[in-house]
Amino acid sequence: MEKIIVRGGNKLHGSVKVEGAKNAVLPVIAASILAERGASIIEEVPSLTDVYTMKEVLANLNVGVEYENGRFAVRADRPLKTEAPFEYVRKMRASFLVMGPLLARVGRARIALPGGCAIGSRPIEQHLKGFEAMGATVEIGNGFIEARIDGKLQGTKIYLDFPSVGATENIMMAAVLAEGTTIIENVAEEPEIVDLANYLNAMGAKVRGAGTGVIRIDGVDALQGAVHSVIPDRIEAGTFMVAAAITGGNVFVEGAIAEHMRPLVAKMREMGVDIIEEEAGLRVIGPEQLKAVDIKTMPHPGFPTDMQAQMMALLLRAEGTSVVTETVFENRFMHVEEFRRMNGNIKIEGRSAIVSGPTSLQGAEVGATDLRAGAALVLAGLVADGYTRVTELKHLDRGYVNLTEKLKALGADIERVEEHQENESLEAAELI
Ligand SMILES: CC(=O)N[C@H]1[C@@H](OP(=O)(O)OP(=O)(O)OC[C@H]2O[C@@H](n3ccc(=O)[nH]c3=O)[C@H](O)[C@@H]2O)O[C@H](CO)[C@@H](O)[C@@H]1O
Ligand SMILES: C=C(OP(=O)(O)O)C(=O)O
Repeated sequence: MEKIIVRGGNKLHGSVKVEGAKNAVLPVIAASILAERGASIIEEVPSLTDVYTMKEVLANLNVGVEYENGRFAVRADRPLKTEAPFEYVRKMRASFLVMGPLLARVGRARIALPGGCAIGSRPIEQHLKGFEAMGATVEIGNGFIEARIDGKLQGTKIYLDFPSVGATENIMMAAVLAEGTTIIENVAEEPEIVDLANYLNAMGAKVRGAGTGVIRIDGVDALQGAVHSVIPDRIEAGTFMVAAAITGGNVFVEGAIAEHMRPLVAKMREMGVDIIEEEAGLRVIGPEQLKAVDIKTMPHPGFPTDMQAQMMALLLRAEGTSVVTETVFENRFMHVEEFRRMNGNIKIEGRSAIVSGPTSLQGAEVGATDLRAGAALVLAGLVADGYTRVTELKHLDRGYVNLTEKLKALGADIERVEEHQENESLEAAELI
């Protein structure tokens, strides 16, 4: 088993480059199934385990996929298979995003039920409601969801009960080949939705309104492969911004797009962090003393739930009491228990966590209960007294490329080691 070992105390300095966005690339890869001729070339693809899982999902559907040097080539012109088994969906819920494209292309999809995960139950009834409104029949049984349509999906009006990112994407991908016009209301407005719409339009689709609350899609007969470069990862960028701020460092986050990160930038500025918007990215300079602020996660353009845990690490170091309210996921406070192991003073009241700071964080052995919790614990470790050991790194590898190496290049005292190497490295540091 691998661990990240970090010794707190170093201020971070220098420049770090942001990867392509995980949450943009996964739907874009799924959408490439829609092209009945021509290859799609997707660029800026981050080397994440989620990307490799998506590659396997497509290969299993008889789609030709090659991935080399950040470039993903997809050909979906062979007869497609229609089943995505549990072994993929279990590893990554975004596998379910192939349902919309398969329904649109071949009128059938059988995908294992995603089930819950550490951050909540995560149902998918809004996706299914959209497919049914377009004429598909949906059956659930034996751990699978099967959707079918005889002939083409029919354009219609769909109102989402909640602006679900995945449902917006899945329904959009189904609607691009539907007969007539589909209007989806109360949709997610995240930058990743806009990126997907741009890719679909490059393939020949007619999608308008992405980035607003209503998306209108005029169905077309067929799509072809296209070249697309994925947007930078605003959550990875945000994680490095917190790393700079928490250590009182000065870091240039190359590729960060301020427009995608308004709520985070605003909240960090309220905390006293200096953020300078430059053409190629954001420079983040941490203050001597951080100020407490309240955070409430919301769909975009609200504060992103995927930055909640990392922000909590920063709030632990702020002067005063902060209230963090999680409204998107029902159970996204698993990191609180781990922060407490590091001496964090946090109380949970319903959907809110009350953080009292500033805390003198102490190094401890902690588990990355989910992807962003893992990142948050590493961030806390950067300023904790002594050594923090973060385990269960498989979650972290779903969403961060070379996190340890990138932090080390910025001056952090951090290593990723196999369990058996740990004693050797501690011996080398003359700790035992
Ligand atoms: C691969 C990807 O892009 N993942 C992101 C995506 O996840 P994902 O697309 O799964 O998130 P959603 O926006 O769909 O989910 C948000 C909330 O809506 C609920 N819900 C969703 C669909 C549905 O049919 N019924 C329902 O109740 C979910 O349980 C959750 O509580 O958006 C989340 C919210 O910004 C991010 O945290 C994830 O990083
Ligand atoms: C929750 C996340 O991702 P996923 O939806 O892929 O689990 C995340 O990126 O923080």
